[in-house]
Amino acid sequence: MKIALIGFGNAGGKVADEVFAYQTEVGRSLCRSILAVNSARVDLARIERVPDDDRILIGQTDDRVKGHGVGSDPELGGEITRKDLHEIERAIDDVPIYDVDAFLVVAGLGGGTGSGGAPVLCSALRETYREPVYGLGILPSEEEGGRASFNAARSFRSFVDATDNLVVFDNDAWRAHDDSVGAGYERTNREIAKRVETLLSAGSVDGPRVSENAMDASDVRRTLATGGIATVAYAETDVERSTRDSRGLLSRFRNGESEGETDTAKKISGLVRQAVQSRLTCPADVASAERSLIVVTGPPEELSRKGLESARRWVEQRTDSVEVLAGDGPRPSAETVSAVVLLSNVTDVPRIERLQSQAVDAQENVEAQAATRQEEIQQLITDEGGSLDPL
Ligand SMILES: Nc1nc2c(ncn2[C@@H]2O[C@H](COP(=O)(O)OP(=O)(O)OP(=O)(O)O)[C@@H](O)[C@H]2O)c(=O)[nH]1
Repeated sequence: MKIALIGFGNAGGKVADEVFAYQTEVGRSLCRSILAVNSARVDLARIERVPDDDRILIGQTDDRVKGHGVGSDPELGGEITRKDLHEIERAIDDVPIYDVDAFLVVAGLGGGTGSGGAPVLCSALRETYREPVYGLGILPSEEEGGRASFNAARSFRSFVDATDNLVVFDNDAWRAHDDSVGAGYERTNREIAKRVETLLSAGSVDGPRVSENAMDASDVRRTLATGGIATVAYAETDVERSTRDSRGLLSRFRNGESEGETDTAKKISGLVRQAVQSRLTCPADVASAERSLIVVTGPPEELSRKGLESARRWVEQRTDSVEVLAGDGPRPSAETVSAVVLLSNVTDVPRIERLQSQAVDAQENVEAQAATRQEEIQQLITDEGGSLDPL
């Protein structure tokens, strides 16, 4: 599946950059174009791989912004995006849409530029293009405090409404206690990139062999056509080349099926189970997913139709989904076998409820503070007996 990738705001730009870097490493080009949109000049300059012409600075002419960001104000982020939409659209005009199956707009929801701007852009894209528009929304860690949660909870609603599906990544679930903020983001951005790239490899042909279990972009689109939000499961394992080579030579046939084939099938179905049972991009009850899609990539000899089918049946039971699609994407030169499971329209997501209640608390605090602030200022600037007159 080929996409037009747009990173909005600082987190969006960094994650888009990492997805681009990862696809270059694995030798694919599934992101047909990449754009970074931001209101802060320094953040745009820090991005490494997006070509200069594809970095768009919005809000430059606005006195409150002037290239310095919107200071975590999503209203302002939305406003300058609306005002400068024509500039973003002009850059998108250069995207080879005929060669793109969908748009993917990435943004961190705790700040102002991405949380306010990404939903505005997504609505505009949906009005103009027939291709589906997906979002990748990053939830702030609870440690970032009430303001970030408040922004995220509000943006989350608009982002879901403005997209065909919002894939959610929860920074809180991925925070490691010993990480510095920067190192933590580098690590999590890499994890996001692996998942996005493996998912996109559904329907892409890498090398001369077309898989007998090939999927195409319409399978991903169908899975995401539910609307709502999606979460992604992932696991990978190294290819043990020496084991594989010796297995190729020594495989004994039992009941017409080689031992090697049975091992490979077990390995694939085990890897898919491991993925679903490990950390999701956003923790959710997998049983609440409406549709699911499994993609396994790796060297062709490590892939197995039987393994995939058994994984598919297992996911079907586990999720209670009416539809579970499964396919693989052979990558002859890969050194790992990777399994990604997309769980679409999950509805039992306690993290979102927590985010919303933290946001409501934050809103109440702000209102309570605003109500007493004027009085407190008066108390501060007036002496206790009120005997001093101002100049
Ligand atoms: N996973 C991940 N999350 C990030 C990263 N950088 C920031 N975030 C998250 O994204 C949220 C929004 O931050 P930014 O992207 O810097 O904000 P912005 O959209 O540029 O908006 P302003 O800075 O207010 O103009 C933060 O609250 C963090 O939760 C990153 O590199 N990776």
